[in-house]
Amino acid sequence: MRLGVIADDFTGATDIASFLVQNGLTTIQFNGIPASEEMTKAQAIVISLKSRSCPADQAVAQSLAALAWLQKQGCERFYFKYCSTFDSTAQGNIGPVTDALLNALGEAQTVICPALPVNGRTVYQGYLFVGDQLLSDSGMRHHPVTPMQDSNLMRLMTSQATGKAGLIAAAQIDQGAESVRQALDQLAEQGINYVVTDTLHQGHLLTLGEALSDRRLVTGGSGLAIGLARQWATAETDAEAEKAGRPHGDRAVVLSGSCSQMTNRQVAAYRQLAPACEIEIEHCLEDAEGYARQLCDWVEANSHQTLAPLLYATADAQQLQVIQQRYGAQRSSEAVEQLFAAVTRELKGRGWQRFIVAGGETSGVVAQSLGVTAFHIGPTISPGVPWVRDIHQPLSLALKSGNFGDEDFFRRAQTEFTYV
Ligand SMILES: Nc1ncnc2c1ncn2[C@@H]1O[C@H](COP(=O)(O)OP(=O)(O)OP(=O)(O)O)[C@@H](O)[C@H]1O
Ligand SMILES: O=C(O)[C@@H](O)C(=O)CO
Repeated sequence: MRLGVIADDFTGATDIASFLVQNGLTTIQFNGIPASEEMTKAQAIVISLKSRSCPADQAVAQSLAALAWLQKQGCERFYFKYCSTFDSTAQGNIGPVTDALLNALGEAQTVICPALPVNGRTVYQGYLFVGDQLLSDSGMRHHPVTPMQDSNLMRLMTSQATGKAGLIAAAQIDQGAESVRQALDQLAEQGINYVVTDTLHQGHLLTLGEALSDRRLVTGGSGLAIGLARQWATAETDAEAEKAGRPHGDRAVVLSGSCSQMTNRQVAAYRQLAPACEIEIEHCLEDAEGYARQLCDWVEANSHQTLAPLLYATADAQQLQVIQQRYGAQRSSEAVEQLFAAVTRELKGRGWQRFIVAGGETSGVVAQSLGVTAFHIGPTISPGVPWVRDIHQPLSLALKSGNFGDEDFFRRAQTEFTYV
């Protein structure tokens, strides 16, 4: 059995890949749809797209192209991975992409399972929670691109897709996998296309994995991958899964371009332990290349300590507001991204091999600047954040979604692993 995953963003793809590996499947991740028919022996292939907030027709076209490529690789089961906070608008892209994938596979029904209890995302009576708050009461209410102002997954799904939505509630999942299968069949008889699955804890994900292991298409966050991977893993694959992705290389740097609350805490904690340098927006706007060289000189001069130096643009909400008012939101974020791109290229040229990065967009920029197109997934640093290792070059990366990881993440990424 080979699984093909279509993920709608970069760190989201790494997130699910990490759970697949941790639960025993050998996994490889491609950045975009590979141009060639590159064959791989991995049990799971994850393709990361940038389809979360582009126009819906583009997201559909990209996802169908990814599906076709995965089918050519012999994948028989498919997983559409979106965000555990269901990031989308009334136009999509979760609904239109789900419809297109169902249609292409000749299927009428799939599940909607964004839950990831280990990171506080649970679903009860079809309502999505972030920690102890409804999604629509959480910070996601004010997301700049995909503000989430409803928490009811059935309503969210039907507002952006063409079919009908229903629910399998927690009490039914408590009855076991056979009971879930029966509920799916009953809902199919009623013409329900999108089955929202309650999930309060990991036990529910394990039951769902058992009930859904023969489904051609599932959709969700990364949590369901735990249950599914455990169905397909063998003792042999479990022993092999993380090996190819183990971190290596001897020069490390931490690059933080996320302004999330968690990243702010991580930067504050790490600044107490290691050399740290704040990136100044004004200098990025004036001369990104020259400024990048200066920052790399600083990194080089501060690289002889146990912990790697940190370059950060991370700002709290108040600081960010001041910056955005002064320089414009788009202009300042583009300037920061260009700076990280220039720093990454320069450090790679100077022999840096290990990059620890915070922020989804920032991770995309760094991976692109390094020319990373495919990587093996290694051991997990925090739930959903693994070390990954480039297939073609001697580079290791830790790519962290803004809100993931604990306060001590940057230190642990370095001290808790052996570099081979
Ligand atoms: N000080 C700053 N001023 C203006 N823009 C900034 C600043 N620091 C970071 N940015 C920009 O903010 C954006 C942060 O996005 P990114 O996806 O990297 O982090 P995130 O949104 O926290 O992570 P995720 O998408 O994984 O939740 C980037 O475009 C980055 O360049
Ligand atoms: O599912 C999540 O929360 C993450 O993998 C993600 O997609 C963040 O952008």
